[in-house]
Amino acid sequence: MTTTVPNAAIPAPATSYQGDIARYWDHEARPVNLRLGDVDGLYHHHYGIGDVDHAALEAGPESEREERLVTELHRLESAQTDVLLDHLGPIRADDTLVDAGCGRGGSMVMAHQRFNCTVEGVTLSAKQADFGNQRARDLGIDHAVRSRVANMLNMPFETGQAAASWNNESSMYVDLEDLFAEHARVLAVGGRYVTITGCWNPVYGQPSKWVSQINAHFECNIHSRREYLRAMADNRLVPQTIIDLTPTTLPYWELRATSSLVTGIEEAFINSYKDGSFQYLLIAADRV
Ligand SMILES: C[S@@+](CC[C@H](N)C(=O)[O-])C[C@H]1O[C@@H](n2cnc3c(N)ncnc32)[C@H](O)[C@@H]1O
Ligand SMILES: CC(C)=CCC/C(C)=C/COP(=O)(O)OP(=O)(O)O
Ligand SMILES: [Mg+2]
Repeated sequence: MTTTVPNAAIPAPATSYQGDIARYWDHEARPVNLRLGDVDGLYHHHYGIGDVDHAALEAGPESEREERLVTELHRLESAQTDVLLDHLGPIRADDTLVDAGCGRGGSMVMAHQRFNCTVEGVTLSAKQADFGNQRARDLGIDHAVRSRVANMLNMPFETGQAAASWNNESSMYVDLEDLFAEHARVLAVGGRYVTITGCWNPVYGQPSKWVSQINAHFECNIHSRREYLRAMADNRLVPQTIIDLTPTTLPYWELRATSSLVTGIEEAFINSYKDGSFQYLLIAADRV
């Protein structure tokens, strides 16, 4: 006889919206994410940066071009994580890092491989947390890399526990004042916070129709650049570096738009990046 033990450790979502987002990610299985992750076992739910290696793409038989394209898109995704990790500052092996909205855990694995430290992640999705923990077990790093089902606005970490923390394309699901108050709580004074995010550009005026389309597609709420800076200033997070990654993410989108893995959202990203209404930003801030 098979018995099913309910997982009593999974907390109820704090709001109905969070319940919807948990269900969204529990059911997500887009080939554009799983096939890219299968390349080397690093599963990301974020986009890519850097120049496309056209020589690598065109080298070899036409019948294998799609495979090379998948490898190339995935290389650009991991390059994005590398740039985020570059901005965490000096991290020691006895430090703890926090990944807020960790997805399937690709960034956490890369952080551990680079710094040999502890990496704790939270996601609303039990499927994602299970997936990330299974990957950590497969790699023999589950003593140091752990995903939990938890709300990034109320993280299961001690005050001042983290040497650094980040949001990699996950801050558009929460109120920024609440989010940065929570990062400021879990970060040690002198710790580093980094986000890579898509934000609407106040210079454009208001969210464009493309930004509204991206919000509807992912059930998220993209904030403006101004909101990020204001909410950081309100919560003891002082920007040290701001990089506009928009020009370096466009090659990823233009390559993806030519692939068989398109999801239909490519046009909205390309058009909004090109008309200036939307920006892909990295912000690194010191916790003071
Ligand atoms: C687009 S994915 C990004 C995943 C990951 N950061 C990456 O780069 O692969 C967004 C993630 O944010 C998480 N998320 C959204 N709202 C959250 C919340 N309130 N608390 C914790 N995680 C949340 C989702 O569960 C999902 O894992
Ligand atoms: C930059 C912005 C606005 C991001 C919104 C958050 C989001 C859904 C990121 C990518 O996830 P994914 O990798 O699951 O998406 P896709 O399936 O399109 O690759
Ligand atoms: Mg993706």
